[in-house]
Amino acid sequence: MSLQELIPLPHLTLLTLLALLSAVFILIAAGISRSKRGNWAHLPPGPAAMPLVGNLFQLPWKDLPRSFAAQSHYYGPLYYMRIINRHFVAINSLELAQALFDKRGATYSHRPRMVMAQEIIKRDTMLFMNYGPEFTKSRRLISTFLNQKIASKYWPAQEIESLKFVLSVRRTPADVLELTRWTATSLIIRLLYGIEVKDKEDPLVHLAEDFARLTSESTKPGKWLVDSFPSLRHVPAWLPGAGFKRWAKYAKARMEEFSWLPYTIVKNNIAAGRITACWTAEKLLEKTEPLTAQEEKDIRHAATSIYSAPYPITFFTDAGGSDTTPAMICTFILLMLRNPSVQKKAQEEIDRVTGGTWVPGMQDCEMFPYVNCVIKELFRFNPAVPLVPHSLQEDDFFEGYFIPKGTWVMANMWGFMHDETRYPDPDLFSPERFEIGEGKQPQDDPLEIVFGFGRRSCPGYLLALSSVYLNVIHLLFAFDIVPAKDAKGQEIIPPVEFGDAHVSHPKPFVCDIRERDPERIIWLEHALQSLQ
Ligand code: HEM
Repeated sequence: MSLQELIPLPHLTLLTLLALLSAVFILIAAGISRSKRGNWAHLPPGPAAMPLVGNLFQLPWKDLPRSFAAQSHYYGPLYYMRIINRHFVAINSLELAQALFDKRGATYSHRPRMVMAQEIIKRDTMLFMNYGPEFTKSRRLISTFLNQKIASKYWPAQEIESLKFVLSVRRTPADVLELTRWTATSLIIRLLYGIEVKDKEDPLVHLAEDFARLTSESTKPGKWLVDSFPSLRHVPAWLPGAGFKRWAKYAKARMEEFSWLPYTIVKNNIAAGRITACWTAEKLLEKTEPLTAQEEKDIRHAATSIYSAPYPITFFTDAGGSDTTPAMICTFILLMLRNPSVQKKAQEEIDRVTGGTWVPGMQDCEMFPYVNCVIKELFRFNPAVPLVPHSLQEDDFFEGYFIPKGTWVMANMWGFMHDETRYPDPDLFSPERFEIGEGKQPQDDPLEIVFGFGRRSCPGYLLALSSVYLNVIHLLFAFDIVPAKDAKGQEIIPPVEFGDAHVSHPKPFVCDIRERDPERIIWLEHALQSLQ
């Protein structure tokens, strides 16, 4: 077996091979002296590492969260691995994740270093930023868009997008999974830039998809040698073997386009006197005096951070175009298909309240306790972000364990949600576990956990929750989600299988989405007209 086969490094050329060999000597020397030295003897437990490559061949590249949870029975709740010269710690206990990420937030609120993405392409949106003054400034600006006080201001736009989504599903039910992404992008573009996206072929939707793909490529572990050997970033782009530099140039330009295009549309609209209500226009017009170049940059940058946030980083696989809210809706469709009794119970609740003659919106949310339990169970069963990576910029000691600076410290969110001491029978999809009533003790609310930790917790959680709620209630109001049939008329029941990307999507599956009653579609159309 060749080195290229052993280590997944597609750009292994003469230049990179030389860099690799010189690094080998340095690493072996450093490794030998380290392993004998103080702190390094106190790393958290983990499998024995091989010289140089560390645990590269023991890392289960598939289904990491489940595998980390299983390994924790053997190694304990903190589990250490080294891949070449990068350190990883998996946290498999919610209490420990809170102790590190919440209580020691000043230390553990950085993001892991990704040289290709952060330093060469200069992907500097909030999700990638280290904790510090720039991050705090950016987060403060973003909170003027995403905060509890103004969350309800977005409800009408969210209702419009959700109704448009459901009516599009009715026209092309086979496209339902793809339409979930279009509706999420469309909502965020409307709120940030006041632009109405007509359909999934809109150039802004394509740009968002491209952005997601390029982000995914640039953060793929093992793909870029420069991530393991950062000094390679100084190699000039014209050198043979420096193809990564040329790719980075292309990716950077395309990502800049993603940031500039919608922003420029808003600016041109303002200049032409066509002001549409949206966050970017509001910010640009907030002051009476002209904005400085830096202030304009901050606004554009914050908008890009939000616009791109639901398409975050793909840490562990090659799956591109991941996104959070659509991941939850696709999971919901899969689970309804597989759990007809839950679907029926939720529909009966909706029908009892509405009589099938009016379309529920955000204001009516509390009238549907069972639907709310379904949503909680959806987030528990398959949290959209199953591994949450933080990092630290100085060495730390925690409960006697040494955690070196730069370690990828990963909270196993999936593991917390499938911890049977917290959620008995965790692989069973059972919204009833959250029901409140006489003699019932609801289990811990997953919505207080799945959006992350402390200073880095998801600022978009309210927007995300209301979008999920609206899509779910509108789908259940309008349709029965049932198994598709094969050529022999047999029902196709898709397995519960998820991809390995940073955002966990179900693997593609087929289903049949049937209109419940033509009159309900008329109610949906009326509701949309009255909102527009
Ligand atoms: C189902 C939907 C969503 C889920 C489950 C989710 C979950 C998460 C998680 C787990 C994190 C990382 C937290 C941490 O590091 O501790 C995060 C970060 C983030 N999310 Fe979300 N998210 C969702 C939707 C959204 C939406 C709709 C937006 C914006 C419109 C958004 C904006 C952000 C931003 C800006 C960050 C980066 C925060 C930082 O690095 O400090 N998210 N999200």
